[in-house]
Amino acid sequence: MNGVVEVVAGIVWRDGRFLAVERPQGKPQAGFWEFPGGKVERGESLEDALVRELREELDLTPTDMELWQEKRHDYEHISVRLHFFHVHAHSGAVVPHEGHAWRWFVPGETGDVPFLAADTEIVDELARWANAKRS
Ligand SMILES: Nc1nc2c([nH]c(=O)n2[C@H]2C[C@H](O)[C@@H](COP(=O)(O)OP(=O)(O)OP(=O)(O)O)O2)c(=O)[nH]1
Repeated sequence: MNGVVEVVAGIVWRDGRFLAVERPQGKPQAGFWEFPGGKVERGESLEDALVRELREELDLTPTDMELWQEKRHDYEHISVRLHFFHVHAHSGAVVPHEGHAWRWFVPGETGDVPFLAADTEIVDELARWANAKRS
């Protein structure tokens, strides 16, 4: 394995819901859900990578984004350093260019949807955070 791959992931918010996409057939871990994003290219800033990936995948352009947390995760086939951003505002409506299934989720209401291993903690954290805000 060649080192750790830098990955950006956007938690895109709209009306109190966040966006998640299903990894399409043909990609490693197809069928698992994740936050839209992908690998950072050489020489690219994290923000530029996020904007590029969200445009490529979904036709969305983040206009207000904030780096939230970073974590490393070792899968069997790859080690990643994930940079999670909150995307508070964006332009465009979702157009899944790469054939992704996608959904807006109420935090805490993701049911049995299988998220990538590195993302389950994040999804749980969003649920706790939304709960605390409600109470
Ligand atoms: N996009 C994204 N990737 C994630 C998340 N959580 C997580 O563990 N990953 C992992 C899955 C992959 O191993 C890696 C991202 O690679 P990718 O295959 O989606 O990236 P990409 O679209 O740039 O890849 P490529 O097909 O061009 O190689 O990070 C997440 O929330 N979003």
